[in-house]
Amino acid sequence: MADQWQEAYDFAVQVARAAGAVIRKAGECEIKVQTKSCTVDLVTQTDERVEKIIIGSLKEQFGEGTHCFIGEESVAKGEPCILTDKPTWIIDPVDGTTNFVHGFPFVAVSIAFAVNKELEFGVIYSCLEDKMYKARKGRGAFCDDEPIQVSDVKDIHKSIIISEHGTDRDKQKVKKIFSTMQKILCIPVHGLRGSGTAATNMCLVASGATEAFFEIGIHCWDIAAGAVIVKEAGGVLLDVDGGPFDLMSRRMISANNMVIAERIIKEIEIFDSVRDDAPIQKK
Ligand SMILES: O=P(O)(O)O[C@H]1[C@H](O)[C@@H](O)[C@H](O)[C@H](O)[C@@H]1O
Ligand SMILES: [Mg+2]
Repeated sequence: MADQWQEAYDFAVQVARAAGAVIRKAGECEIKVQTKSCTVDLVTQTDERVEKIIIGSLKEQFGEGTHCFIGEESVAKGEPCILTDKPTWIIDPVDGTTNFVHGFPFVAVSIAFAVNKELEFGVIYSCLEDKMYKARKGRGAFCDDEPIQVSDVKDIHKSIIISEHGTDRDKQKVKKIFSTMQKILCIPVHGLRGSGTAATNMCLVASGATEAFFEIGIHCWDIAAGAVIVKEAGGVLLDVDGGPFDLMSRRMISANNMVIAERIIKEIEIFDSVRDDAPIQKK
C-alpha cells in the first residue's frame, strides 16, 4: 500500500492553504491578545479558531474515531500530548503568534502526520509570504511544487545559523541562550538569524537559505512538519546533545549536514525543559 497516505497529504495541503487565508484576513482586523504560560506567551482568537477549522476539516474527511490529534491550542486547554501508534495529526495553527500580533511578516500553519510514531508527511504554509512547503517520507521536499534541498556548505565559517529565544524568561535559561549565541557568532559564522517561527526556520534550512536551526523549549507542533521537510531536503535532525532526534523532548537541531550540526552542538549550553509527553502535574 505504497500510496496509503497520499489523500491525507493532499488534503493537508488544501487545509493549510485555507487556514492561511483565514490568518491573513484576521491580520487585517484588530487582534485581541491573551496570554498562556506567561506574559510573553501570546495567544489570539485566531490561533483557537484556525485550530478548530483544521481539526474540524480533518475529522470530517477522515472520521472522528480513527485519527488522533495533537494541536497546540487543544493541549493548552488540557488535551493530552501523547503520540501513540494511531494515525496522528500534529498541528500548530499559527506558528509565530508573536509575529502575527506585531505584524512581523513570518507566520506559518504547520501540519504533520505520524503513523506508528513515525512522521509520514509535513506541510508548512508560510501564509504571509504565500509559500507552501511540503514533504512526504521518501519522496523529497518541495516549495510551491519545486524541489528544494539543503545547502552544501560544510565550512562553519561560511554558514548562517538560526536560533530563537522562545518565551521562557527564566534568567539562567536566557543567560545560557545568549552565551550559546555569542559562542556561535564568534566561531565566527557569517551571521545569526531568527524568523520568530520554528516552522519557517526549518523551511529556511530545507531550502538552503541557512545551514542550521536549533532551539530548546520548542514543542512537537512547532517542529513535526519541519522535521519531515528538512529530512526530505537532505538535512539532518539531532537532539542538541548529539543524540537521536526526539519529537517530544522540546529540543532539536536541524542542519544541512552532520559536519555543521556537530560543530554547533559543541557550543550549545543545554538547559532542562519538561517533555511534551510528561504526565500532567496535578495541582
Ligand atoms: O507559540 P508559537 O506557535 O508562535 O511558536 C513558537 C516558535 O515556533 C518558536 O520557535 C519561538 O521561539 C517561540 O517559542 C514561539 O512561541
Ligand atoms: Mg508554534
